[in-house]
Amino acid sequence: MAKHWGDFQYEIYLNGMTGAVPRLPTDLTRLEELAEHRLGPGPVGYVAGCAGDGSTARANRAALARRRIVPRMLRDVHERDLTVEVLGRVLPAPLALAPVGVLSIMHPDAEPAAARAAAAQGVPYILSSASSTPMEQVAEAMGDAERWFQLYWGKDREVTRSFLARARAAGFSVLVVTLDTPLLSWRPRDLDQAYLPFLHGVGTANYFTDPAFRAGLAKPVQEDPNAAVLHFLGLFGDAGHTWPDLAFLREHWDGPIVLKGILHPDDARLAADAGVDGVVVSNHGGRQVAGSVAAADALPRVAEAVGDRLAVLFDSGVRTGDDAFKALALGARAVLLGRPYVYGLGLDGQAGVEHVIRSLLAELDLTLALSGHATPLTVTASDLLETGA
Ligand SMILES: Cc1cc2nc3c(=O)[nH]c(=O)nc-3n(C[C@H](O)[C@H](O)[C@H](O)COP(=O)(O)O)c2cc1C
Ligand SMILES: CCCCC(=O)C(=O)O
Repeated sequence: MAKHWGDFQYEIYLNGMTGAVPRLPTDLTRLEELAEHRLGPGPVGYVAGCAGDGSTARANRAALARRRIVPRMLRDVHERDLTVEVLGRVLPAPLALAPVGVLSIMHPDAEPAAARAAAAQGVPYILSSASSTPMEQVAEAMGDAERWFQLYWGKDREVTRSFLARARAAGFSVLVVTLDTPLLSWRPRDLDQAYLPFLHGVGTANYFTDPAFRAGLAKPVQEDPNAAVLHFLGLFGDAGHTWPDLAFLREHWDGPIVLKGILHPDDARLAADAGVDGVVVSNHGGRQVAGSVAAADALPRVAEAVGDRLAVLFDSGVRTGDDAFKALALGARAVLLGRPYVYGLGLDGQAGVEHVIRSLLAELDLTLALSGHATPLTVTASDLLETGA
């Protein structure tokens, strides 16, 4: 019998009989406000922050809210199974943790804690290139649990080659190449506080431990850390890459490749033509292009263009189980969870991340059941009604 994620509610109620209540809210939309109160303004500002006036992040939420679930009755949903197959892997639920860098600004346990939480729940963890802990240490914290590596595809080919070899050796099985961040966008909240984690050396761990990166420095990192940070800022992204350059990554990575940050159906077709295995429909949580299309509005067009050729994943704005349901209905095979788990980490470390994963999947399981679905695989566009609200 498959696991019923929704049973988490009974665990909470039963714990409550002995006076134990969850340490974090079970309505995950409340986490940001709580984090704003409890965590430092610079770090929370960085996580909550957006490009420009924040209109893209608001549009992400509005595009999900505008679509309403139309539940179906009298279908047998007694036994449910949230398992899905993604990129040749069987996942216990259509969820992975999105790559988020610099997690030590949220909690000293940083990426290893988030990775352990994902591993404990069986959810894939996607480690950012810009993590505050070297990839080998994160891998060690995870045992043999499913882990994917997110690449910031920078200017130095040797560093890229070295990252791919290190990630492979450390057991990362899928390569997620982020295309929407060759440059950092205009982010007023960070600018107004003059706060950027990298300037404090946070997020550079994979680089500072990398032989190819170190070879490009005039002096060792310890002797001139500021120069090392500037070198990192100069090479983490490359705004000169074009589609044919993907061949280099294909040549140096023999597992599945997923392109993150796809919004236009023509780009999705180019991705399929380039021979990659999947895309993440994402606008980086509204952090890159202010005024950009909401990710949920872009999703159906991308799914229609390449859904039969590529694994279509989705992020940007997922906060609750019903958001995940809607993304599945719009054509995603699985969703990536971003800010909510980062706030969970900031507020309660590994336990906070596990609380967020379990709450979201419990809500998804119950939403599926109450809408007439025993599996995510039967959810389609006809389960949604687009409203003006
Ligand atoms: C603080 C922060 C750091 C991030 N760092 C990365 C990163 O290193 N690599 C990456 O591909 N995406 C990064 N992202 C984007 C996430 O992977 C994901 O696309 C985004 O959080 C989804 O939006 P949401 O959190 O609003 O749902 C970051 C997001 C946040 C909030
Ligand atoms: C070096 C890139 C910045 C990390 C990132 O992706 C973000 O803050 O959104």
